[in-house]
Amino acid sequence: MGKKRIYELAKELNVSSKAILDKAQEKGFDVKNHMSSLGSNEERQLRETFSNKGSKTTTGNKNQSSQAKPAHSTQSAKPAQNHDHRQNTGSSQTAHNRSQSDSSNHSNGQNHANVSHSQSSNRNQSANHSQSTNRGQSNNRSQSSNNNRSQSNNNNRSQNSNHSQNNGNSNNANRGGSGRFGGSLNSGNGHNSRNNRNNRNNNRRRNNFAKKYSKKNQRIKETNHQKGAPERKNKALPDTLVYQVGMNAQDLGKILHREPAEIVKKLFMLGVMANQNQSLDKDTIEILAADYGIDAKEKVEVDVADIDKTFEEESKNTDHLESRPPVVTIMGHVDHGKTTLLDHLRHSHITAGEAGGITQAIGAYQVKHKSKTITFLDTPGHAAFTEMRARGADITDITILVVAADDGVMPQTIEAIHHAQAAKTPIIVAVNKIDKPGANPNHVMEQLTEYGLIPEDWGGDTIFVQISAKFGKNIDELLDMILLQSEVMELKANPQQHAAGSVIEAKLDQGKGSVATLLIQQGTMHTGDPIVVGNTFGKVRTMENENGKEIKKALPSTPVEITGLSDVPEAGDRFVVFDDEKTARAAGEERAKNALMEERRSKNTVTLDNLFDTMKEGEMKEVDVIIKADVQGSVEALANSLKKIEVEGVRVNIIHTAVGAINESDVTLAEASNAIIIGFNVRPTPQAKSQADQDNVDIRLHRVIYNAIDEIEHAMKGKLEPTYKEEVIGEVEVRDIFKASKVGTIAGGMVTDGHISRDSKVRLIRDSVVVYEGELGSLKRFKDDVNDVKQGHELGLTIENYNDIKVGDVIEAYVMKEIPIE
Ligand SMILES: Nc1nc2c(ncn2[C@@H]2O[C@H](COP(=O)(O)OP(=O)(O)OP(=O)(O)O)[C@@H](O)[C@H]2O)c(=O)[nH]1
Repeated sequence: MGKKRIYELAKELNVSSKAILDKAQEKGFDVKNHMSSLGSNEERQLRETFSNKGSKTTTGNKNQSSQAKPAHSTQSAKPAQNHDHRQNTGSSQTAHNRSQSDSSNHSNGQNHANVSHSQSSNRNQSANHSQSTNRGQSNNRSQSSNNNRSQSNNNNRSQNSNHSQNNGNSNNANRGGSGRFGGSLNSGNGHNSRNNRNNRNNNRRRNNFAKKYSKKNQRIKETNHQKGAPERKNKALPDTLVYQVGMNAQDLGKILHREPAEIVKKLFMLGVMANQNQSLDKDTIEILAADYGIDAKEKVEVDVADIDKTFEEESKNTDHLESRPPVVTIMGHVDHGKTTLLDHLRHSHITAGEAGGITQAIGAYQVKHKSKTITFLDTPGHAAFTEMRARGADITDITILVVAADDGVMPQTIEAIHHAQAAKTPIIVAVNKIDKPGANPNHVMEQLTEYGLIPEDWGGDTIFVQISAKFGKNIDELLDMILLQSEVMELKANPQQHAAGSVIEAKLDQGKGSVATLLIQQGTMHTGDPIVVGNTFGKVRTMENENGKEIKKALPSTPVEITGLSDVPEAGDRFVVFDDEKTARAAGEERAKNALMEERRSKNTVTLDNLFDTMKEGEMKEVDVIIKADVQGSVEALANSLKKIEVEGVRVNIIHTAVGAINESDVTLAEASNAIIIGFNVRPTPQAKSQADQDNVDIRLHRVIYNAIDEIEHAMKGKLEPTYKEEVIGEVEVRDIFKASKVGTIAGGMVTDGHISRDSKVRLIRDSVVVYEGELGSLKRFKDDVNDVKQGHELGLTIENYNDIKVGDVIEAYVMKEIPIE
């Protein structure tokens, strides 16, 4: 049987999920929302709690009142968790009652020493009090400590149905006797004899459990009594202290619903000197929990900063899946009509009732068609699409490829196809401008077959729709096809969980601060949600839909514009809603710090230099390659040869080929797909070059096809030799010679140009002729070894394995530098 979720239990017990959730959190269970699952023990505890609640009216158990509202004293009661606790509780109650009924009972003395609990008895037994206190505590030290112990249990986790009557009575007595709320002390007396019997049995068990802490407890309680500690309105303790190592008294106080000072005091009594802010170790926390009479459980630390993981987990959640609208991106060649199509859709199919209400464009919008919703990303072009992918956000479900019927397949059409195919999104072809005189839709269809886009009529599986974006022809048919495709894809999300998704765009607004357009991919987002977005964090202060209308919640596939973030995130960043603001802040700050320390992109870019290692790590089965060349013939020749290379089951996968210079789009695609770009007789544009440098994209330029193939093959076999270039860094003029028997010839001189470093290579030049090349043996300033000597400074040096240095020689220092991409 699977674990029960909160909402399921709620349904079963016929109470609200929130009530269960609150109770579970109060008990310290690790649950986040109604979807959280419960362990069997946790489930049982909750069942007991709620079935007790349910029986309130019939049993008349007075426990319930302590359950229903916060306890008024340290005796605050909470339903017991297990058998042992019940026993403890029962006994403690009985011990208590006994003190009321039996004036000669030594426990009176102990009651006297006890905290407010004992006041209930004391009032009733004022006559007994002095007698009983005289009955030496020393005789009954262990007895009294047991009772103390049990009282602490009693205080914290008392009644259950088994002894509910007793408890009800004794509690009543406790409360009544406290003097704060009045009430009769006698109300419980009728059950005392039964309590006494229980008590005797249970005392024995208690003995063992409590022995360890008894003396300390006794001391604490005595101290409290002496001071006449006022009763505090403490909330009930949780049944389990769920802690993390390193928590301090303040943290624990929050979980235990106790003042930090009380925790510090307790620790002190347990022999641990710590202030409220000092971190505590595992043992101390566990002892503390035991002293409170509750279990302790270490919380497994989750890396809150790893929002990608959280995002993945949220995405994988298969509960409560409901259909969600498809997210569509429009791509195509320049001027083929992408913007016209987007505009047409935006104006003709916006949500009913909101017509004319468009106040702003937020990078995405939704259209209604046949009472279904479709989300369009309002950023036409594959560059934006691939940039998002490069940042890890695969948010597009369907790509609309717009091809003008009068122009046919053009370079950016092909790029768009490759970008969409690399992202593995299905393509619907919109053959546009069919109204134009020169339109030839069939020709477009024919051309596209070359790229694997074959119409259904011709035996393929690509949907083609012939449209006129300008005149709105067949737009409804296109929307039909989008809905059909999305139905096939069974796009689903769980609206019942925390929201998670991606940033579409973000900016800094002078008035509003950071403004981000987010696409919700999972869950439902609410205003006020604590959120981490990329490396920023905050709380969703305001949320608007694409028409600038304030909304309070947003479902999956909805684009929203939010404010309230600490900084401006980047397009493609992921966001995740957290349980609480503190964790969101911690995660956001951690992420910002990590981002500073580590350049995200340099981590996993594949270059020919690291190709072999990456392959060895088993991360790759295919080496993605983009080929750009001067003529189509070279593109094909190179592509065919590369495809034939096969090394250890890894093969070359050509994701894009084209004629022309290597452009920014190529680099973006390479980065998003972890591909290597090969340029044959072409060069990168300056922008592409700087983007490639920035993104660590490997561009290899060749003039001979054989070299290109050779290089890739060598890289795949791990035999690629890096190429180095010599760089002269400085010159030294030799002005003196010293001979030392142990070290050989020492040259004294001056750096006349640049500098010389300890690890530089040297070349000895005499009368413009190189007489020796080698390594430095030592480099000194006066008597000290140094790493570097700059121009204008004197030095002493030796050359490794070479002594024939003469005054007037010039020593050239140089280093070998790896050649960067041209
Ligand atoms: N006749 C006709 N013209 C169209 C149609 N669709 C677009 N156009 C025209 O084609 C031109 C280019 O359209 P855009 O929508 O700007 O094309 P685009 O693909 O967004 O272009 P870029 O944003 O530059 O990439 C405009 O003058 C449009 O009016 C159509 O269906 N029929």
